[in-house]
Amino acid sequence: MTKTFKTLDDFLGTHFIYTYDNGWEYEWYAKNDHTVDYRIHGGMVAGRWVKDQEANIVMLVPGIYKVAWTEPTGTDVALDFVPNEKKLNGTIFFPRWVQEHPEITVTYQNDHIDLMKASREKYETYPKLVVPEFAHITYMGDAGQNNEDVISEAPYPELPNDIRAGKYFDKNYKRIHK
Ligand SMILES: C=Cc1ccc(O)cc1
Repeated sequence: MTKTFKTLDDFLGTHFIYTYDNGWEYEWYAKNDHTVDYRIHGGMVAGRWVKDQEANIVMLVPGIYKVAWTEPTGTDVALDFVPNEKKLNGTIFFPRWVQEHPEITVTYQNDHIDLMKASREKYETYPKLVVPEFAHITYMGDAGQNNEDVISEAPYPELPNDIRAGKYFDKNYKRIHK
């Protein structure tokens, strides 16, 4: 993708893959002006994936975007995207229980919302684990808004490479191997 990001509309519908400086690899999609989907490929909760997370998404100044949300697990996330520089800064605020039992969250969360809510009551919240990191964007795709094919299956090890190699989406940004 070669476009220059200027407006909020330039950002909405964009699909990203990026690697944090701590090595954690994430895939994230600005589905529309209040919704995000994502998949986690590397790090403490690799294997987790989520659709239709409500989020606050704003443009701070032309080409710089802030996204923030709170999850059913109690995890809070704040991301600042600077796509024209292929970078972002993210801070994840993990409740203690996610650090102690990450395996509970490593799933397709949408099918297990009740388990996330029960776990956040059952286990400890504090002290939280705060993870502030810069990330380098390794892929950007213009998926269009509300495209259900972007994040539509569990992560597998070669998935980010398949996307970067152009093997995963057709010219209409539909998944090729269904
Ligand atoms: C916990 C979710 C999450 C999603 C994307 C990201 O960059 C950081 C955290």
